[in-house]
Amino acid sequence: MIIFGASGDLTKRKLIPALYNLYKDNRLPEGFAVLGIGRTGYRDDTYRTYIRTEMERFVASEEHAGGRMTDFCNHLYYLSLNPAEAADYGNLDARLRELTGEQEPDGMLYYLATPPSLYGVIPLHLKTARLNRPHTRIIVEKPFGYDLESARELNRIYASVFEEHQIYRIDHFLGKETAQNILAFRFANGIFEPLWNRNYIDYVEITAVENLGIEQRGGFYEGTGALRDMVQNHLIQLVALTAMEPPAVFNADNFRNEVVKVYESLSPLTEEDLNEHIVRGQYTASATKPGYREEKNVASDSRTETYIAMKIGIDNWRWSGVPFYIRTGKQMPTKVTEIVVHFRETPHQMFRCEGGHCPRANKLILRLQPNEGIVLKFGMKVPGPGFDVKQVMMDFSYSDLGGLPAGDAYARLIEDCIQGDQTLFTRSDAVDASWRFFNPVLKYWQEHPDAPLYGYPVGTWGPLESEAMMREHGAEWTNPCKNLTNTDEYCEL
Ligand SMILES: NC(=O)C1=CN([C@@H]2O[C@H](COP(=O)(O)OP(=O)(O)OC[C@H]3O[C@@H](n4cnc5c(N)ncnc54)[C@H](OP(=O)(O)O)[C@@H]3O)[C@@H](O)[C@H]2O)C=CC1
Ligand SMILES: O=C1O[C@H](COP(=O)(O)O)[C@@H](O)[C@H](O)[C@H]1O
Repeated sequence: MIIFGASGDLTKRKLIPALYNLYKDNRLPEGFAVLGIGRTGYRDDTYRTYIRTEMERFVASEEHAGGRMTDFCNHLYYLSLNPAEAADYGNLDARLRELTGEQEPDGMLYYLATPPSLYGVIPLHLKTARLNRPHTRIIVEKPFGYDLESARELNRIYASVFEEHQIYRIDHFLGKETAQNILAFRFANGIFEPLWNRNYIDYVEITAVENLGIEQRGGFYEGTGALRDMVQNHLIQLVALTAMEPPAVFNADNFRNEVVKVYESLSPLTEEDLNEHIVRGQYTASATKPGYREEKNVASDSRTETYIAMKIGIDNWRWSGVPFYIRTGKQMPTKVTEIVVHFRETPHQMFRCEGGHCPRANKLILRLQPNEGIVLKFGMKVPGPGFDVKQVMMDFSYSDLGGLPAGDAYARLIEDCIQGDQTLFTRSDAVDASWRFFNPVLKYWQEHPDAPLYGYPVGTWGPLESEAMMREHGAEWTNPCKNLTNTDEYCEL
């Protein structure tokens, strides 16, 4: 495995811990080698020291004590080169031959964890150096493209260097156990699917918010924003998992065909949608924390959105008329990713409700993180005289199954790639369809520099305008409590 960007943040925080988890579970091929690439002048030994030191922050301390970390690090190598320079790839070729002992090494897995500006350059240089061998695979990080045009250009470049079956466009949300479980929940149970349509579902909310800011990634985030960083990829994948039809046979082609069908059914955004059904925001300072514009490497007059809420529709038999409200934001009160399915109200309410508050609709909450689980809210009679009804919860928590397996989304996805399973990776037509849908938003913002960008103080749930957008449908956001340590404490502010 050759990691471009091996001195970077993603490599140390996600890729190496994922590889280590696979290694200690004996899930990596015997004799595997990881070759880090970067301009930073490490050698094999200094890179191993760097990784060992970094791992102390990301891997539990007992792992180090157990000694397997040292064994693992002995599989790491490093080659200092500039991935933007075609001339440097001769050194890569030589190093690969040395490490594999083969004249024409094949079966490599390239991982592109560099800034996105290099995603088009590296494959072309690999091709020139004839390192795009028939059994190589390439994982490329998100964002895949900056807009529709650049995504198409990238797709063209990749198709000129590799076959589609060699290309793995990663979206780590799909590697999350809980995201995959949406499919099991829907398609391995007989009782939910008959209700899973416009006849019974009123609206759907998808939330992926964080209580952190942009951390040290100001330079990257300034040119990106929440739409490109989270919505065009992660959130729309969650829409697809929630809305897709069941594939007849579960395999990579069938699954990805269904994803594309959802994207192609998204109602094209009208002028009215662009004006009224998209709310973008930017966090502003609180008493203790800086606002976005005060962050390092961010312009003091930046108009980059750190929050976005949108109403989207799906024009097909199952979902026509059911709004999907999606939102993501930095510096929110808590970190939570969840899907809330609101079922239609009972046609008539004959009972009194405890406290006068009468929720007549069932609500299903698929919590992807944290405290992963599923909650169904429904009305029950309050014990005692009369017929008062209150909402209670039936819940499943992954902790009841002994918790989630060690390792995270990246371990799952890297292992899938090693095994040649593309199911959880984004296909070229899905990238295209998703960008076709979102491109008008970018264009609209570009053409309307004064389109509203609402401030929201750090630690709040985003601009109030996003509440107003939902009120049109008689809907409201489900804002979970800050303390998400126990499903029993599930509550709404
Ligand atoms: N960090 C994260 O949490 C996530 C990141 N991603 C994606 O993964 C990719 C990598 O992210 P991250 O690790 O944060 O990125 P970094 O900014 O940390 O960059 C990774 C490495 O790329 C090299 N690099 C930077 N600029 C250049 C350049 N101009 N020319 C050549 N090499 C350069 C640097 O290594 P050197 O100086 O040694 O060459 C750097 O260490 C990004 O595309 C990001 O969108 C996706 C999901 C999450
Ligand atoms: O891809 C990204 O995702 C993270 C959020 O991922 P999670 O698995 O921690 O929920 C986000 O912070 C980052 O900005 C984005 O690039």
